[in-house]
Amino acid sequence: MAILEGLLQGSSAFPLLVAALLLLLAYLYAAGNGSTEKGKEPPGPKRLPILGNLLQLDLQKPYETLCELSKTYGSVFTVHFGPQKIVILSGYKTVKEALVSRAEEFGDRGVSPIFKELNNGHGLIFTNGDQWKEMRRFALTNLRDFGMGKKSSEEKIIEETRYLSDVFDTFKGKAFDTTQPVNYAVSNIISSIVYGSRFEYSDPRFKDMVNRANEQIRLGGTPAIQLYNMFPFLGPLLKNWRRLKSKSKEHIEEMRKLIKELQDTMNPHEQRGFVDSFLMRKQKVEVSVAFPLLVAALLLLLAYLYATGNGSTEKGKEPPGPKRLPILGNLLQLDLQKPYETLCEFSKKYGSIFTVHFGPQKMVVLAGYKTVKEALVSHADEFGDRANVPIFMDLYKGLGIVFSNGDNWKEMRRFALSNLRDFGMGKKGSEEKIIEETQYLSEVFESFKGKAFDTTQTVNYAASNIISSIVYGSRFEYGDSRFKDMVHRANENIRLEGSASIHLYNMFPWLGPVLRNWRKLISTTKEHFEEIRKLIKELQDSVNPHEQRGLVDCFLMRKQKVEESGQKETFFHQENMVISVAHLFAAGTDTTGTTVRWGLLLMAKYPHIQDRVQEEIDRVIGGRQPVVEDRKSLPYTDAVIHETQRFANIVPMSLPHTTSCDVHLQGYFIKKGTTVIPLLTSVLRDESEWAKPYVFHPEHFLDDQGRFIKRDAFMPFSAGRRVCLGESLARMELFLFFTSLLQRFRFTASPGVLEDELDLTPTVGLTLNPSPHKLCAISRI
Ligand code: HEM
Repeated sequence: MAILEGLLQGSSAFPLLVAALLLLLAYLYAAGNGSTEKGKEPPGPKRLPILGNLLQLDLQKPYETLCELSKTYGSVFTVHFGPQKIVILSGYKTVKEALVSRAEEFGDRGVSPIFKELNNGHGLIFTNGDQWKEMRRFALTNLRDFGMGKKSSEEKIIEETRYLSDVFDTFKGKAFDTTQPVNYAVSNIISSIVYGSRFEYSDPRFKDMVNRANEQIRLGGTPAIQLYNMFPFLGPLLKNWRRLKSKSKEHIEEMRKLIKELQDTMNPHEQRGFVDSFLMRKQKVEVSVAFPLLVAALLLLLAYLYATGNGSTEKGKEPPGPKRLPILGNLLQLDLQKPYETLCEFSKKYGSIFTVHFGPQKMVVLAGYKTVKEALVSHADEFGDRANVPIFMDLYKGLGIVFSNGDNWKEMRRFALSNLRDFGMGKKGSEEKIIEETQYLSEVFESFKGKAFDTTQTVNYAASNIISSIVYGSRFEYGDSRFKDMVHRANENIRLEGSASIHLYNMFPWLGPVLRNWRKLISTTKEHFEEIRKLIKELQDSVNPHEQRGLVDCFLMRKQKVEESGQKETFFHQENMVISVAHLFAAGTDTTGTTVRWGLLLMAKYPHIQDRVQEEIDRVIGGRQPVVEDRKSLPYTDAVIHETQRFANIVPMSLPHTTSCDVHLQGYFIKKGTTVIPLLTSVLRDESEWAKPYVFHPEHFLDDQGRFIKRDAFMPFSAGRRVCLGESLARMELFLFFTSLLQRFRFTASPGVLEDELDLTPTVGLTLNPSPHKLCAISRI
């Protein structure tokens, strides 16, 4: 322990207290027998609780102790550096077997606390995953381009040996310390690859840099820093830790200056070294605010020379559309709060296929039942791809289900569909789940005892629990704060994704960093993915190969199978799982919850319709639990649910599609890769299809005899290749939630609010939600 005392300088009572507490806890700590369900763990010396094998290790030369230990415990053994378990590989055969034959499994970097702290997840040596891959690949190609393995580095080294020899010569055979000149020579080789030139040995800045780099390496291996890696809370008490941090800060500062100098003298036609090519690459991907503003100014200038174009190409006439401004397109004519309304207006003037420019981005809008159906159904393949929308590319990187294309989309959609079927959709299983959930939901409604309350959260929780139990294998309690956060985040993201500023971002992505909603969306999505990763990890830790609880279990098993088979190219990887789960969770929560809430609001607004629904439910079902089978005996209720979906129009512009090839539609030419908006609002309110398109009128779905009739123009789930994947689940949920709630409760406006005053104006996001309101749920039983 003497070494400990030496290391803890300026110790105060606090760490001693912590240490005492930890030692106390130690008695409650069982060392474990080194066996897990999955097999025997490598043997190793007996350890103390918390301290592990610390007292057996010579922290000045830990490698020596480890060599000694390998004589007793073999070539694979376990050592505890403090509380941290480390497996040691020793001897040629074992090291080779692990690092070469099982390169994948042993290929990740174990990043110790000090390196985590100093590198912040950046760089090459102390990173993993895509960050590491990209940086390593980039460094390797640059090392090759700027010398490694080529004549030029041979030349550089030969040149450097001359400088080095000159220094050696100056000592005229007298004894001298070789450290500095040799270090300077070696450093100059990598410097000329990285920075593009060597330094003079006498250059004080260079000398400082080399000395600092060496000093950091020395400090990184000292006992104090090893101790810090075991017990990071000791950091501030360790002199070497403080020193290492300040050296590293100085070093990074110096490098920044050097890079800045290179940046200031950069010539795009001649890359001097690694830094130059990094800067060029960075410049390419980074859309700084100043640069695009400059470009925008330039473009505005050019705009005066710009002819609007007559909408004709060699291949045919393009769909007509309103005159546009250069760059801004039709931005000034669009109501970004409700773009679907403007588009419906345009369709009256320009017909059912027209062109609109969202900023510089050309989009073709399909309006009205006939046209949308013709495109999405009769030309399903041509109109079946998802558009590359900047915000969705940022967030989902072409992975998952909703915003992916090609084989990734096909595999993920197929997998999700078969799992939704296996775990419930369209089957008895989900009917039971939904019925169970209506009971929880009713209990919450009951608890308000007829007083007015906001239905948003509970209804969303109920809807979310259905998709959660299919995806994760179990529902959550409504009071579970983690679940509440997840639902809130998913809904908030959907709201933000449809906000005016995100529409603006999609037109001018360089605006991103100055848009609050964009920053917010990026950060909530990151948190959301983090939480999903944790949930998946928990499921992974408790997975039972003989019982698959939900879609995540199946994905994990599939992923494992692929990994075991050694197959490299696969869609069944972690990120695809996380993003697919996020998509199902969001798509399955907001949409159904919102529609149920529209239904309840409409019932409160139109009590005479509610009367008829309740009369039918009472007459046909009475007091027993409604089941899916009852739908055909409840034509009026069914019509009200359908009319709710039509009237609420919750996904007004569907999700954007793109043409997968050049297409001719109704005499117009649409180029491959054009973004296409199937304007579902115009289908659900198509004046040639609906008797009273703008009125809540359940009779739209009833014949003269009061029987339910299907309507072709009922397209709230869209149509064709991209039709909503959860349609049958959603329809089952809507029916069971709606009938169960209407059976048990009478819905009315808050006391003092007249039915007429209940506002049906939606709040707009990617989906249309009822404006904030409260309802009373008065028990009927
Ligand atoms: C009332 C409820 C719902 C409505 C109105 C609705 C509507 C839609 C619409 C309009 C689309 C876009 C289709 C297109 O691109 O043309 C869509 C896609 C999608 N929906 Fe739904 N949805 C609902 C419920 C659900 C549920 C419960 C799930 C969960 C399983 C779900 C999962 C999805 C997925 C994964 C997609 C993307 C499909 C793809 O790109 O291939 N939806 N939905």
